[in-house]
Amino acid sequence: MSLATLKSRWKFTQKIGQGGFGEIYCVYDNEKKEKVAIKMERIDRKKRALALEISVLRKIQDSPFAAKFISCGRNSEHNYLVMELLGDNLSTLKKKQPLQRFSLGTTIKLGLQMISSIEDAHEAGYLHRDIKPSNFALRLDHNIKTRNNISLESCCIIDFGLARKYLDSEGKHREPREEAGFRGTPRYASLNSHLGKELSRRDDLWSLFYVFIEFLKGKLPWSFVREKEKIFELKSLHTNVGLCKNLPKELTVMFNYLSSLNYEDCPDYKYLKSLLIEMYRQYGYNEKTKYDWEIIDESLNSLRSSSSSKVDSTIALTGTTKGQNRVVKKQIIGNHSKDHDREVKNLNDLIYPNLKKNTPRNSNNNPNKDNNNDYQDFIVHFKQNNDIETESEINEFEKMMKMINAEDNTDTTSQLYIDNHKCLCNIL
Ligand SMILES: Nc1ncnc2c1ncn2[C@@H]1O[C@H](COP(=O)(O)OP(=O)(O)OP(=O)(O)O)[C@@H](O)[C@H]1O
Repeated sequence: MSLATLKSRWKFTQKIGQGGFGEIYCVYDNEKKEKVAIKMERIDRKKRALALEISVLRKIQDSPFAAKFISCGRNSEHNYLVMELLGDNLSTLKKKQPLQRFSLGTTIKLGLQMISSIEDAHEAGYLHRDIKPSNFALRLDHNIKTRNNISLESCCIIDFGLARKYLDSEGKHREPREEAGFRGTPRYASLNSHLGKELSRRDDLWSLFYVFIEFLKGKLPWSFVREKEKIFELKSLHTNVGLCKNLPKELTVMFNYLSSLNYEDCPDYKYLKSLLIEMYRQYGYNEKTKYDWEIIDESLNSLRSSSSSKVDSTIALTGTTKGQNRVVKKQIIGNHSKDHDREVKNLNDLIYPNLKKNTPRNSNNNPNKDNNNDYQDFIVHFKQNNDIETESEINEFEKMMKMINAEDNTDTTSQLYIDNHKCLCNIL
């Protein structure tokens, strides 16, 4: 099919996403006179997922967390879904942050919406089964409303290609299959999924819990591991103590609550949100708290207007892609000015005001010392060296993970971070 226009209504402008199930394009809608998104799936694909995705998306149109459904259809080569055009997904956004993580305030603001969006999908009778940062995207147009005239929220849940109905025709919970097989994305999948068990509502929330930890810490302890089996090993070893170390206690409570849920249990979404709200309150955030990227945009605008000589550091702070990150690193090293240091520090203070300061760890420090800055150190160092992406660098990490496993350093996330940090230093 020519990707020029579809049904003489949608004019293709650019490709904006590529997933395992299809390609997403930004198109101009001649009828609505605005840009929209089209997800295309080749009809000769063995595994078709778009029909299911369309069906779920239509069922959750009353949710303020769903992308607006516009149209769907089929031509000689593709099935397609036309929907509201959204902005960056949360994985992309996270990578754009100076420390490649979100502040507690932003994590909570997003978290509340993410829990509600999952709740809405569950209420419609579906499990998402692939909860991960790239399956949430920010809304660009804040003026649209649902059919019930409810204002739409800023964070949308997307990609129902792996969804599954968990209720039968009588509205009763379906019985688990003996062997359901792995579903989802290894980094965020629940232990049940690794074990091939039938997933239920609790498993979407387990994935969301891992997302929260990743948002706050920047990485999960298994972020550098690719093999599903090794990820499973590491995930099984990390108890609440290890994963939630140095994070607000509500996350440990959340871990314990999720652990207590049985297969058919309806999660208490309200309770989960109340834990986030409690953190919000305790750490001094309020409705006026801005998202990290809003703070960055404001700061960058004022930097831009204050001096054109600071453009280099502006690029350094926004570092969007891996390629650009290399450039950024060069700029930081090659152009290491006091001004730049001050700008980075000011920006970090603005975005992460309630977390401990990033004091770089002295290499002579005793790694066993219980230091609240352990994970911060790792993130800072990872950030400074964030072009770890070659085969050999990743292999180094995997070797290190093996070593840690062999030593039975089970439950100590911060130890992992220290060792990650040491490993990083060795690599560089
Ligand atoms: N409506 C939309 N507007 C803007 N971007 C979108 C939209 N839908 C999806 N995208 C972008 O395209 C990416 C891939 O989309 P999606 O997850 O639906 O595809 P997929 O083939 O199911 O992907 P995966 O294999 O990663 O699960 C998303 O992460 C998002 O960045």
